[in-house]
Amino acid sequence: MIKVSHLTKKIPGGPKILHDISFDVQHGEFVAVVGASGSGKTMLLKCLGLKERWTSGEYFVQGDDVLKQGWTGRRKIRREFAILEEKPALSPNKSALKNVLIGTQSQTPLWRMVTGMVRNDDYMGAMDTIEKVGLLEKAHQKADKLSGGERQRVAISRALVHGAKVLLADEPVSGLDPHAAEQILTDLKALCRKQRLIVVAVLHQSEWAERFADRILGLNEGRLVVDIRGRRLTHGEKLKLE
Ligand SMILES: Nc1ncnc2c1ncn2[C@@H]1O[C@H](COP(=O)(O)OP(=O)(O)OP(=O)(O)O)[C@@H](O)[C@H]1O
Repeated sequence: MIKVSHLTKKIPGGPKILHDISFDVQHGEFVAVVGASGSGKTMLLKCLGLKERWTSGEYFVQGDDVLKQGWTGRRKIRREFAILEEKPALSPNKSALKNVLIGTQSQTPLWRMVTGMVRNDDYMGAMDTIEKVGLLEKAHQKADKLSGGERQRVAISRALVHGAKVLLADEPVSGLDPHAAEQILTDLKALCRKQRLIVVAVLHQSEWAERFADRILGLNEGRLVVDIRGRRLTHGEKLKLE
């Protein structure tokens, strides 16, 4: 479980970007973060992934007070959280499978990234995960020949193979055609259900959030103005997000 209490983020010598945000997320939940451009969605994700320093607030992950724990807390987040970007960085000349196995820089020791050496167990684990996201047929295709949706699925497999329990996804479906977007969101939702994963996804289109999320967090100028179970937003809730 993740518990965020009174998160405030101020840029030193600059503006306050997040104001006193509190919420919690249970395992198995798909949480959508929505709001207008500049409302603080990406900053919230970065603070959850400890990519940005918290100005104040408390942050508990499975009961651990990760901000107070310093280095140990950061290591926990690095191990158990993965960030999915809008356009995942993959090695273009390596296959989908190899990209999954090798992982990102933060997931894999340097020697392994350079040599590309993998164990048989790792190989089978990666194939199982690739199958779960429906990419088995493309496992040996080079990353630069994959579509946007397939690249996103490689990134999801890569996060899972390397032990992620929480996926922080920044607009994982923007730029994809509606069919590919729907498939990615369906996959993410299924992973929440079956593997008790937590997904926190910034979604530009609130219709996706309404269809797929178990929970919708809405931001406006850095403030949490909507926190509801997943359902259609009311007219009043939509106005709060403008
Ligand atoms: N390092 C920074 N220094 C100063 N201002 C920043 C910094 N990072 C973000 N901001 C500002 O904080 C606000 C929130 O930014 P953020 O990227 O989180 O918005 P967003 O909701 O993700 O927007 P979009 O939907 O356009 O991606 C914006 O006004 C942005 O300009």
